[in-house]
Formats: sequence, C-alpha cells, structure tokens
Amino acid sequence: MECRILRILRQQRLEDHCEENGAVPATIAILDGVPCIGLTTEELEILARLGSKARKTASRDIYTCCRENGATTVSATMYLASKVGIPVFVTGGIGGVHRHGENTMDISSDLTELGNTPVAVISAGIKSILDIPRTLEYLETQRVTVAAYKTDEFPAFFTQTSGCKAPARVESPEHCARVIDANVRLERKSGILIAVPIPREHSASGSLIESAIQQALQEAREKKITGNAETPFLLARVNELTGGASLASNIALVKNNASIGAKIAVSLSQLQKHSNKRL
Ligand SMILES: O=c1[nH]cc([C@@H]2O[C@H](COP(=O)(O)O)[C@@H](O)[C@H]2O)c(=O)[nH]1
Repeated sequence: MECRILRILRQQRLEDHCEENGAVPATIAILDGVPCIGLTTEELEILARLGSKARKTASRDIYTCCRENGATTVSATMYLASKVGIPVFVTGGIGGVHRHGENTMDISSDLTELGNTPVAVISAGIKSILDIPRTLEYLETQRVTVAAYKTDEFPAFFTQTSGCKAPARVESPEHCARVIDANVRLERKSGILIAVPIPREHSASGSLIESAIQQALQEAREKKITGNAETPFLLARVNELTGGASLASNIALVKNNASIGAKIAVSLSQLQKHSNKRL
C-alpha cells in the first residue's frame, strides 16, 4: 500500500518538476489496451497498483497490448509521443546493446526507434549493465544525434563517467533546443539522445554499483534470463544488492532529467514560435 502511494507521489512529483520549469507534462502508458498521453491521478494509481504486473510494452507490442495495461519502454513512449507531436521526452536511462550482444544479438529496440522517430530523449545515459561502447556505435549506425549535457564524456547512469567520449557536447537548454530545431529544419527523421550526467551529490559509489552489476549479470546467466526479461531482472537485482542505493540514485537523476527536459522543451517552443515549424 505504502509502496503504491509512494510510486504515485513520485510520478506526480516528476510532473511537478516539469510544470515548475514551465512545461506541460504528459505521462504516457497503455490502459486497458488504449494508448494514453497524459494520465489522471486515478490512472497513475492503476499503473502504480499493477507495478511490475503491467506489461512491458515496446513499440512493436503496442498493437498486441489489447485490453491490457502496459508500461511503455522508451521505444513505445517515443513512438506515441511523436504521433501526437510531443518533441521532448524524459526518462531515466535507455536500453542498449546488451553485454555479449555481439553473440546474442540482444539490442534494445530503443536504439532502432531512436533511429526512426524524430523525438529528443533526455536520459542519464546508459547503465553499465549494458555494453556502452557498442551501444554508442549502434546509435551512430542508426544516425542518432547523441550529445552529452555540459560534459565531454558520455555518462553511465549511476555515475557521471563511462570512459567513452560523447559524440557531441551541449551547453544549455537553449543549445539543446537549437539542435532539436535543426533536426526538424533539415527534415531528418531520426531522434536525438541528450545524456545528462547524474548530479554529483547523488552519484552512488561507482565501485559498489559496478560489483552489484557484475553479480547480477552472473546470476542472469546462471538462471538463463534473456530477452526482454533481462533488463527488469538486472535492475531489480542491482537495487537489492545495493540495499536500495541504486533506486535512490535513480529517482534523483530522473527528477534532474525532468527539470532539464522541461527547460529544453520551453526553449524549443520559444525557438519554434519564430521558425513556425514543429517536429
Ligand atoms: O536503465 C534502464 N535501462 C532500461 C530501462 C527500461 O528497459 C527498456 C529497454 O528494455 P530492453 O532492453 O528489453 O529493450 C527501456 O526502454 C526502459 O523502459 C530502464 O528503465 N532503465
């Protein structure tokens, strides 16, 4: 019960962060088979009560999620956002190329959706449960514009650094808005990934989380957990192993992403008032 209420409050607080920064938020999910853009408190409550029982819905699953409730992944959320003209979408972290992906071919459809859908996704980068260098390579193949926010290095979700240089650097919400606007003007059909490092005060100890990730990966291999079950398993296990530290960091970085994403959306809207073009 307490957990359910906490989840609703968290989501509402995320929407508050967007509103406080001048943007209009719309949480996206599938309720009873219907894609919903913007949820009421009651609808948020339905999702919160379901928790992990809500169907994990990637973009390919939207049409087969009949009469079900679906928690949309990055791929499905950006697809639905693009359909209603929402140009900026905030999340925690995106999916990517899984470790050993060169053998398993396990590559998140988030990456191909980013290649095909002109929406800007604001995230804290990619968790090191994934293969970050290969994910960046694959994003390049998909023609996705990737930029890190106020840093030269691509962030690794719980930590500010990944050891990988970001393909580009953006300095401010206005700078991001200009990049997004240029994407529209050049009629590129692919998306943009803006990677915002977790605020330093919330970055959990990198080595603590890295060893939890190693253990979780080992357990996933032993239990033969693969495909779309792998990410939820790894995220839950890393949270258990870090005694909740990873979840606390996760919440902090999503709030930060919501604030920065909202500022980007406002800047973009102001810019586009002049250019009179929309995504
Ligand atoms: O750090 C994270 N990575 C991935 C996810 C979720 O997992 C999805 C990717 O899953 P898969 O690897 O099965 O495509 C993402 O779109 C997102 O919904 C997440 O919440 N946090």
